[in-house]
Amino acid sequence: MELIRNFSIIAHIDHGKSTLADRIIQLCGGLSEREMEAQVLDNNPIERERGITIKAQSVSLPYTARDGKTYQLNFIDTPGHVDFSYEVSRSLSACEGALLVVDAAQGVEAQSVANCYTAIEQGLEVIPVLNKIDLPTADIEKAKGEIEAVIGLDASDAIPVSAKTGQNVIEVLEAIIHRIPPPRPRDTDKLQALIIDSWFDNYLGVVSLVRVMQGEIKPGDKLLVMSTGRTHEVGELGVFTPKRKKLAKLGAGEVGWITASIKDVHGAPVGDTLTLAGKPAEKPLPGFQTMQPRVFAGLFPVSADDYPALREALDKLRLNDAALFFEPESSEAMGFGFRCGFLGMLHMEIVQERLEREYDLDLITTAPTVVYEVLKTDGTVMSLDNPAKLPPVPQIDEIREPIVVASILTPQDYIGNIITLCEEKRGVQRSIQYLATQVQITYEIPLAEVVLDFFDRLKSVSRGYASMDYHFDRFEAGPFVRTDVLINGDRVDALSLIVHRVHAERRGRELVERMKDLIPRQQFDVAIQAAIGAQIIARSTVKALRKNVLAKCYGGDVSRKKKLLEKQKEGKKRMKQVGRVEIPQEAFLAVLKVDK
Ligand SMILES: Nc1nc2c(ncn2[C@@H]2O[C@H](COP(=O)(O)OP(=O)(O)OP(=O)(O)O)[C@@H](O)[C@H]2O)c(=O)[nH]1
Repeated sequence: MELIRNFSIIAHIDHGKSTLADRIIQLCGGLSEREMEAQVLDNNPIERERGITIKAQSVSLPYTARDGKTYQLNFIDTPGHVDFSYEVSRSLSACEGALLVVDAAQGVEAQSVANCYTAIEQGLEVIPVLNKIDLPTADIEKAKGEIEAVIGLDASDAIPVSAKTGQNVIEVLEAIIHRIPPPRPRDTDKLQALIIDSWFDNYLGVVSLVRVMQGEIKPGDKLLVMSTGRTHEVGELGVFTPKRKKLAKLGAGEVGWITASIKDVHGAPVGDTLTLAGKPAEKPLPGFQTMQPRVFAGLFPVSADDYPALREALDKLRLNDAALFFEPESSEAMGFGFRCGFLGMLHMEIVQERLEREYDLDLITTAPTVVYEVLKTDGTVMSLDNPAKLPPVPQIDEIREPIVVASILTPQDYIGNIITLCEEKRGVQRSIQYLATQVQITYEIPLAEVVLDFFDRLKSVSRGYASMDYHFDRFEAGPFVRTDVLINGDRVDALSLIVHRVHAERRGRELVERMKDLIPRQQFDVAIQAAIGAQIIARSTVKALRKNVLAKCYGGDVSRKKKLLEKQKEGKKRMKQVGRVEIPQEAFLAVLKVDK
């Protein structure tokens, strides 16, 4: 154990985590120059995704240090996006240390601050690394000042590097072995292994990435999954180098993969503890918080025939994605589909893209909504993930929405703009702190406002300089109503949304106006209305027009005609027939694009 070092890299997106990791792998001889290039130059998206999958797990590298000893460095990757911050804490709990990578030209960003606190709370040694010092705009002293002022971490011995040129990266390796402690033995002699991640592999079945805390695992061992009480026999095990390498055992302090003929990822729950069935540990390791889907949306196949295929695809995706939730949903307007729960908007986009690309499904996604709590007059509390399911008004005592605490880091110039934005989003200010060259603004904001277009707006009002991180805080009651959309007099349940009373009319008007531009003209007038209960709050009309795409072609060019027709067919794919009207995907998401 003395020669093992387990570490993670904490970095904001684009600060150079992957580049630094690649350099470290290269320096330790994990991949040859040619293989590195193959990885970097590979432009096939699926292959690239595989590359990412490898990186998303762990790499075990031998490093012969200046002291002449060969150390085993285990690098456990963490995703950088705010949607996946729970994954960061689970990767960190398998490590004794972390590198905090800060782009020396950009400075500290909010996401890294939150993750860095998680690391410090978990007792990790954090080594600050200032990257991109080859850039003329890099300012090492300023970046150091920010790390100290914003995070409160001593940055005097931060390591300046260029992951791109490789300059000084060897110093990072030396710091890892000298500053990060080796794994500590635990006060038990029984096996305790933490499941960091589990995924489904087409050849191996369920593979789990584990950190052995105490004891050792060998093929053939009977393992007990402590939360489920089930036992499984270990098939194979080993480490990633980053190629998958089989080994005869995984010992205390090590991080590696195991297979144990487990049917799906729920059989090897992330955060669970594995022990030996014949000689079990007294108690499990502290696990992780379970993930709660925060954003829900309906997914409907464009063609009803695709419903079974969609179910199958979701089942398969869930094998690898324990955070994905779904249950059948039927909508008057949309037919049969699924109500799906996601960690956030990025997670939702990834799932939708995979369903369309890997499973060749044409889908309509309805507007995402957060989960509300509804206190009913009979005293029960229901959790509402679908506005269409809101009980009738007389049965409702109060509707509560989720509130998050958002922490924003920005250069001083943009404070005014950001405060205006937060106030507009119904935010309540908690604090403003001036830290070196940046300002930390903390607001309580309804999650519903954050998932709309908050990130994009924040970036645009700060010219890309502000960054933010948020976490769930509480549910809070407010004057909410359901706005319905009627197309030619019929309510389209999939378009209903819960809105704050004060914003309801403006949102309704904007929505109706936007939908007017998105719904193609048909052979008859289409009336679009927004209503609260029986009261119509806005209305617009898509005028009838007979659309004839060929009219533009003046007869002559046959191939051009064919192209146009094909294009029109393509465009049709993502339309859903609702009553007599065809509604395109964009119209279902129009609610996301409201200006204010
Ligand atoms: N000039 C310079 N550019 C760098 C350096 N390190 C990384 N980059 C560039 O910065 C960009 C982001 O680097 P990545 O390694 O992909 O960053 P990341 O943090 O892994 O980003 P995500 O994978 O999106 O989280 C890339 O265009 C890199 O080429 C460096 O030391 N100097």
